[in-house]
Amino acid sequence: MDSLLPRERVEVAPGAVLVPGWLDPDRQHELLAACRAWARPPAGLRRTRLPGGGVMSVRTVCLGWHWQDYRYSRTVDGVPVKPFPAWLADLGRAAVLAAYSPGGAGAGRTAEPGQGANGADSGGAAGPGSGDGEGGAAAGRYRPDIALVNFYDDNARMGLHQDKDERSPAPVVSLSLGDTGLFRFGNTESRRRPWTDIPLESGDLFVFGGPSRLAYHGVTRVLPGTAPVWLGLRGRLNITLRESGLP
Ligand SMILES: O=C(O)CCC(=O)C(=O)O
Ligand SMILES: [Fe+2]
Repeated sequence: MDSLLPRERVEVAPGAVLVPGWLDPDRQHELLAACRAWARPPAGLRRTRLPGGGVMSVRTVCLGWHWQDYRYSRTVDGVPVKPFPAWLADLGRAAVLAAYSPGGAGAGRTAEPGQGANGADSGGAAGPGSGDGEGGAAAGRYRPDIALVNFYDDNARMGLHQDKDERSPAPVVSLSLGDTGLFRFGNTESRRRPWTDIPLESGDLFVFGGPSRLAYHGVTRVLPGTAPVWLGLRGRLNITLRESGLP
């Protein structure tokens, strides 16, 4: 959505960074087309069943590993999970670079050659106040192998939760398309305050890693009809990229 006010990169908590409008319109169209293909069966878009017996209002398709019952598997209902494409990992690296090394690569440009070669450094996630060099190194090392593609209709929402079923401490990259989602980013201790409410608009990038990697977060509601008209999407799509750390 176009705004009269400039929307700027902001670190909402240590290691949690919003980069508004990171995906240009061409990239948004490409991602939307990819999501539409991924949504098709087999192993397509579905409502995730929760162990308590409920189903999520959000519909999801997973790439690389399927998430269900708080664990990851390679099949869904006996069918292989769709592969995680190399270009999406490149986009994930560029995203981490943009979040942690402002002035770095824009969307669609992959990390510069040699970006990953900085790295005999320790730890899997960039931390707060990490300098550009460190952020760049974290980006170069980032090897996402899971994508959860979530589709929200007008009434869908997602309760506060932690993304904690991955074994890798690497950041989560979140890309939003279509209608604005009201994203609630909390703390690592509990579902209670403090939290920050962040409208995630079409094209926005949000990365959470380092000390914010296990922060509770969710989507309190979607604002129907706020998607850019040129995108041709009704509803909201969110793609999160994660590193499984699984063999
Ligand atoms: O839709 C969003 O912005 C968040 C999605 C999310 O938290 C998840 O898939 O774990
Ligand atoms: Fe999440």
